[in-house]
Amino acid sequence: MEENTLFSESTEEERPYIIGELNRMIFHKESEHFSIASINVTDTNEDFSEKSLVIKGYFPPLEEGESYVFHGEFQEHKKFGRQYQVDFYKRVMPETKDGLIVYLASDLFHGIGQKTAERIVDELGEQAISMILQNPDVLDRVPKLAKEKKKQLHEALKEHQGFEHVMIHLNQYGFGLKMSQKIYEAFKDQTLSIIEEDPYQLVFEVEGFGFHRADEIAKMQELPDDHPTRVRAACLYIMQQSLSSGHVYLPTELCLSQVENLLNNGNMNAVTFEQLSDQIIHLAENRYVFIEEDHVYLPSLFHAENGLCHQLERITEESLDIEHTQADLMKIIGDVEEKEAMSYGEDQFQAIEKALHSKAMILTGGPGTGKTTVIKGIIQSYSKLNDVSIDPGDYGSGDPFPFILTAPTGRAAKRMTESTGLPARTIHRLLGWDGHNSFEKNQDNQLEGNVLIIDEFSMVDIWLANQLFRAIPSGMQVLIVGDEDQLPSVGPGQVLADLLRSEYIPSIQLTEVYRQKEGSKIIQLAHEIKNDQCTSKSLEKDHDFNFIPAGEHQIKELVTNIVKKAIDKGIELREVQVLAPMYRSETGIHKLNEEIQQVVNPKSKQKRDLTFKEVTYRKGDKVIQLVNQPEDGVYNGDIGEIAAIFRAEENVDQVEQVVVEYDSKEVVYPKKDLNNIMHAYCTSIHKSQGSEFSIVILPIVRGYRRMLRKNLIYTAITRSKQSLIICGDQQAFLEGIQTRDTNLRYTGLAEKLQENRIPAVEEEEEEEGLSPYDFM
Ligand SMILES: Nc1ncnc2c1ncn2[C@@H]1O[C@H](COP(=O)(O)OP(=O)(O)OP(=O)(O)O)[C@@H](O)[C@H]1O
Repeated sequence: MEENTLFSESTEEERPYIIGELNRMIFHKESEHFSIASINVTDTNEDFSEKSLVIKGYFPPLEEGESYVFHGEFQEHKKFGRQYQVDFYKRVMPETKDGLIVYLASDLFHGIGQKTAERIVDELGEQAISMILQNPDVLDRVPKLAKEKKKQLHEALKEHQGFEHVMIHLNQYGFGLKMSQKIYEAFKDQTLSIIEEDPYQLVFEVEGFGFHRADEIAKMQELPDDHPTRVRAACLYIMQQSLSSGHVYLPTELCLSQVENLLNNGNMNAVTFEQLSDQIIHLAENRYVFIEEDHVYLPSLFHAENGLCHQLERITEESLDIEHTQADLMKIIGDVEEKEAMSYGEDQFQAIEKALHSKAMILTGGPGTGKTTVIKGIIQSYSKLNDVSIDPGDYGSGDPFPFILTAPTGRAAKRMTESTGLPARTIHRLLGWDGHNSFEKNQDNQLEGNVLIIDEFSMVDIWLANQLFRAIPSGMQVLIVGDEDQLPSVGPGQVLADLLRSEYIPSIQLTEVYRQKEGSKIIQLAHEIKNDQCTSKSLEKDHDFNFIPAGEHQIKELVTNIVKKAIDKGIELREVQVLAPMYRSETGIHKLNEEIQQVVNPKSKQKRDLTFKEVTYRKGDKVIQLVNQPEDGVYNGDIGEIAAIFRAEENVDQVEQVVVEYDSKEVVYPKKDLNNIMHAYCTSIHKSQGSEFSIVILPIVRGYRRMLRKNLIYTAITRSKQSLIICGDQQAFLEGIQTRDTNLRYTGLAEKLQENRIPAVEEEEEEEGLSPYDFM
């Protein structure tokens, strides 16, 4: 929430101020309304005697010749000296009638001369400007003022004064400049009347404005608890909240009862059930939600779910031209086996055969069951059957490579490239995501190629699945690969599980474990967990596995020692990964990161560091990217290392910076963007999805109990390639793997596909669904 800065404790007069006129604008960023300007100081009560000053903050470009009063605080900039960080400003208005007449007769207001200005001030007095801004009809009282001139004057005043006038009021509600800008952008000159009459509209129109904040303002205005927009805003809020639990819709009854609880908090009869139903219908009529049978959807999810059904139908409807005989196929697979010096297992053979004969197929299986082996087999067999080259070098720029390999994360795409020797990209990059809500590849500009292979599909949410499938041309063959026992996607939906359950497209499940034959205890343990066969005997030490019993108080030290030992043995820091299920606790991710950093990358005179929000980042630190940042080519979950830290005076942008080196690129983070990364000595199990590490260290303690689930632990242990060290409480581990994920997700995909209830999708609706990350 925006901080309150003004009027709370001191009056405007008592506050330190700087009054000045624009000297020159140094910088203005339109999208953020952020400005830096040099001003000539005409008056101040601050201890400042120089004539000019650089000011910065969230204000629009200042106008020449106008005088402004600024409140804020001085900051010392190493190179540029003292600067003023503005947190409130307003134009200095003429205080006398004469001054006001000069102002209104100035060039700022076309068509208003000296005489007219005098008449306005005579009639309306010293408060003329705020009176006109609040209600332009007051100008009717001014004699001999043409209708057109009234309109022009009001427009010009709004333009010059509008934001400042509104901002002063918004500040009284505790909004800082930045939030005020956002609110003003949304409502312009209607802002104040909306805030006063119906603050709940802000929940609908201003990004980041929550229901509870609107409720606080409404209380100040003494709006009734059953105000219709309040009910609607609460409903939207509940729907948006449901996204964090992965739901695609909420059953109407559940939605209504949650809204009722929210609205009637402490006042049991504030809103009746009838009022609730009326408002939800109103929301549906205005397309803020969609109601389908007894399910309530947010628009983007409604369109994504229906869109995906529609795309699947379109893709599977097209028949495949198969020109080869069964004998051709047998021979070709046999040739591939010979080349690879191996023989496919029965289910693997069947998977290759079925994939080659299907428009779309799902391949599932736990670790080491040969999913990658089958993918390679499919690519090679397809290439031989259709006489197409697997060498990307054989294809020119206008000649698309027939195989498109993709995965939801950068690490998973990289692994795909390593295991197949073919180029693979993240789904976002494949679709040309612009970082906001548009994809270069879509139904009008589809992907080019013959076969699309998507790995780690369990991580794909309903939004992304819809975007991806829109871009698949009807003639393309699609292979979906994933492990259904992994955690579901972070975003809403459970697309892989729903597709499997619906049986809408064929699937093959690989069950035989091949890597186990090479003696991997990790893989054996994964399958025992998967098949509910894991006992305390399964946790006995082996060459690649160890369960070290430890009490909760010993965990930090134990985990840190193991990491240190691994690094001392020469294992790269990025190949040693501690995974934990929760952030905040004595043994949570934050505390573990702090502890490990102190040992692995301690404070040193030779290493620069920088503290941001109580976390110290140091050169050499392992960090993880927390959001998608396509403009810099880094995505949520990418892991890198701090390569350099720059002081403000050392770079042209004049801000402190952290440079992080990712696999093949460097990304520069100005200090204010450090929210986008965090330390990654220990990361969450959710964030590790799609990645693998040589050594995984997994603390399991009683304190994690409410998080411990079979699919979470399974996901964690299947991240390790060479060694898995679990430390903590065996009993908590065994109980965890017996606990099912009870977080049921409300999704309609499986039923719609199963019952062949594929809704017709209008073009316009598809467009509306285009904002996949609206609520993320
Ligand atoms: N039919 C087979 N005969 C012999 N070895 C096999 C066979 N299938 C797979 N393997 C071997 O088993 C190991 C695991 O196979 P693969 O990497 O394809 O499995 P995966 O399901 O992709 O595993 P993960 O999900 O862990 O990456 C590999 O070393 C592979 O060479």
